Amino acid sequence: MEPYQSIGIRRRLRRFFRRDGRALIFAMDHGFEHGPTDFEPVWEHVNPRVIIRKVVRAGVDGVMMLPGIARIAGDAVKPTAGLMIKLTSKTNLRPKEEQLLQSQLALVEDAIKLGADAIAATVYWGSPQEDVMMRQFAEIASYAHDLGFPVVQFAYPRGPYINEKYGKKEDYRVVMYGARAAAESGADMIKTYWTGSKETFAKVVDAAAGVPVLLSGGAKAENPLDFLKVVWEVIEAGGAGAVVGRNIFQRKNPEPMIRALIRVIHRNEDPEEAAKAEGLL
Ligand SMILES: O=C(COP(=O)(O)O)[C@@H](O)[C@H](O)[C@H](O)COP(=O)(O)O
Repeated sequence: MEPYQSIGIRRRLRRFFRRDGRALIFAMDHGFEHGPTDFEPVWEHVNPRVIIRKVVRAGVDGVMMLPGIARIAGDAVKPTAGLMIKLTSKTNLRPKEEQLLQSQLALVEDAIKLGADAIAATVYWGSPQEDVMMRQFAEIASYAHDLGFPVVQFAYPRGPYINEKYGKKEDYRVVMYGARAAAESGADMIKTYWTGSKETFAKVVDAAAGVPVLLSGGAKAENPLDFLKVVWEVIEAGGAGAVVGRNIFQRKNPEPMIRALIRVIHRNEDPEEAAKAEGLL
């Protein structure tokens, strides 16, 4: 008979992934990680209840947030969407070279009390502080798994050594390495950078050895079609969807973008057709 924990992990993962094994997850940790200036393009979205209501109504599969936002607005995430609570973070206020560490803000128990369906943590692979984040992730994963909760790793290669050796953190060789390290450290879902092409992202997906890999959205694209094309390539490469923040909340009306993303991710629609159908072009 299957252990209780693995049944719990599988059931909770299904709150994010549809039958096609893909998901569109809304990201809402920017007020802390980047600062509230990220909301200036559409200031009303600095209120998590306002934007979360909109994205859930438009049909996202999940919402990711830090514990404090879950206290303020977690109840706006209706049961149609999974709630992912991220336990680690850093501010943008420290000097750049000291931003290579994420600290733990709350405990696995706190996320569970707040109603989390999945628990997330970041590891900056290649950072001089890699060891701290690896241990942090291992402790979170071990305890969460014990209680039947899936664990998501934001697997971001980052740091001076990465820059020196590979030129940029989006080089597919390091993104692939980070995804592999995430899979080998026990992640049930991986969020990582776009590598610039379908072919290289497919290698990242292969390296994750069956653990679903989702795109980390990135800065808002001026032309929505450009972003939809990236997401389409992620899906073509075998990616399991996207975790998107700015390309959604920096739009006054985020709903058409969400619906277009759902078309691309879940219906395999051509990005141009999807954008036209939602009035984005
Ligand atoms: O991972 C994050 C920060 O990454 P970063 O340090 O900006 O590379 C998050 O704040 C976001 O959840 C993630 O970037 C997804 O949001 P968008 O990039 O789509 O805005």
